Amino acid sequence: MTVAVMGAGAVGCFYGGMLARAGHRVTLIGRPQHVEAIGRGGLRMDTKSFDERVPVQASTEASAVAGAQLVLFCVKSGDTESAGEEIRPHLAPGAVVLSLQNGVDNAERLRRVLPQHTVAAVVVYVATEMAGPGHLKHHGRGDLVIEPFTGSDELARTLIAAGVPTEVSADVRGALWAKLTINCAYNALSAVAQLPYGGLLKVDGVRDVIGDVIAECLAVAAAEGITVPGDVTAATWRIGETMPGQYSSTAQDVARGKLSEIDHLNGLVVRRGDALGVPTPANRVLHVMVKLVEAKRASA
Ligand SMILES: NC(=O)C1=CN([C@@H]2O[C@H](COP(=O)(O)OP(=O)(O)OC[C@H]3O[C@@H](n4cnc5c(N)ncnc54)[C@H](OP(=O)(O)O)[C@@H]3O)[C@@H](O)[C@H]2O)C=CC1
Ligand SMILES: CC(C)(CO)C(=O)C(=O)O
Repeated sequence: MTVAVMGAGAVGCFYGGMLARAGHRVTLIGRPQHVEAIGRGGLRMDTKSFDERVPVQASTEASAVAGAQLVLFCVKSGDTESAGEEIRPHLAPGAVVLSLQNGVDNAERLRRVLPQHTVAAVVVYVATEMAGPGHLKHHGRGDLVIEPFTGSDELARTLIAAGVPTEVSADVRGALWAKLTINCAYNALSAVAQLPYGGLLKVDGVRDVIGDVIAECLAVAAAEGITVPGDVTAATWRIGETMPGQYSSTAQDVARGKLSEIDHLNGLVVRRGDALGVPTPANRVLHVMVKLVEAKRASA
């Protein structure tokens, strides 16, 4: 299979690297520091089960999607429209684009930019980071849940054969809301306090705030007509117990002075709640707190 990855960061390098390792023709499209390092020594995949340098093509140009049958779309939520517009003129007519992103509306927004192509939402259960130029560090998991489309079962088999546990599910929207709820519970608190989850949960009152955030997210989802599968409250507490040392991606973005995805996490819940008449006071405060921290960083 010919594969392009738009956004060669923590997620794109992991899944692109797994496919390249399985013998597929993969091109990673990303920023110069990663592209240059990958060009010199391959992609370093420093994972839970192996540490290898994987030879893979890399480019800084969006035009490198040309000819790809599959595009893994892995930019942060705030870059969805701009990156989609960059690849649009170069996409092969039958190319399938998978949105491997957090948040609940990226695939929908990308479909508006790429109306001629199949765009499918994917729930991504992995913990990865770029530990340096061309150096992917994998902290755990890697499974995907893909929205059905023509050819999705065959693609799932290809991913499984490449070592990526993959399921096709008609309830990707529900699963995305479950993940969004967990992100709304932890990401902003971890970012504002610059604390990992274990540290957060030791502080009096934090569990009450998280409880309010979860209830608001589920109320907004219900008002949208979405049933969130499973016991999200139990899943949220499990994250704190199993990843006590983990800082949220929002905490990492803030620490690096990067714009976070908070407008697409708690911010999205607030906007949807306002539109549907569902009060979201806890999410509103957390959203604004992160915006304040970002504004302070930007003016420093
Ligand atoms: N990391 C994780 O463990 C997980 C992440 N996710 C989700 O996956 C998505 C991707 O996250 P992640 O991989 O961590 O993010 P990263 O920031 O590590 O990767 C995205 C990369 O794409 C680059 N990029 C953005 N726009 C362009 C462009 N037009 N051309 C070339 N490169 C571009 C970014 O560069 P720059 O920073 O310079 O803009 C960055 O290097 C997010 O929605 C995230 O929430 C989901 C599950 C787990
Ligand atoms: C699940 C969680 C909260 C794990 O860190 C995450 O997805 C994030 O940090 O964005």
